[in-house]
Amino acid sequence: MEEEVQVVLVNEHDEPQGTAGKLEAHRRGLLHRAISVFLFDNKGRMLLQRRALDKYHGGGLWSNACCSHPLPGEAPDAAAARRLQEELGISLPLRHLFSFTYRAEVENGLEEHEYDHVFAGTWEGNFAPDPKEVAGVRYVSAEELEAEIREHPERFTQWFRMIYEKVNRIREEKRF
Ligand SMILES: C=C(C)CCOP(=O)(O)OP(=O)(O)O
Ligand SMILES: [Mg+2]
Ligand SMILES: [Mn+2]
Repeated sequence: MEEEVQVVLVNEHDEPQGTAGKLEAHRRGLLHRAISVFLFDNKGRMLLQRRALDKYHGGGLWSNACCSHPLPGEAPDAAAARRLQEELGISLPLRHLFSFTYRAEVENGLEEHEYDHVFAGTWEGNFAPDPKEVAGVRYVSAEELEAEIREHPERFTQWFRMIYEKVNRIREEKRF
């Protein structure tokens, strides 16, 4: 199992309400702060990350480029930059797209209940993935992704399925 880190508990306005151990927050379904990063190549294909098989939940599932939780006192954009480096070995400018709150039962008796800050960026370079976090990465076109999610939704994380269409729409509108 992974070493215990603290997550930031928040209210529905993302105002900090204290901290809790990462596993405790997910066992008890406590609302906490999170970050999700979406990356694209220059052709507009979206990067997918396959989560390492022994992650505390969602092991082996495909998801957006990088997800995690800000540490106490750490700004969401700083957490996004830190985890891109830790999970994928990359560093790049990000833009904040939107934030949303969701609740989802995951596995191992755990529950995601997050105030999630969603970021996006463009990346064309190599990756140095941490095998403890990442089982693989690949780029997919919007059409390929749509077809794959239609045929095999169980291969993807729940939060990713909730927001990937909105992220693709914003990317097209803002042309980044
Ligand atoms: C932010 C979301 C949507 C889920 C948490 O991400 P992870 O489960 O990958 O968190 P870390 O273990 O990487 O911190
Ligand atoms: Mg992660
Ligand atoms: Mn979480």
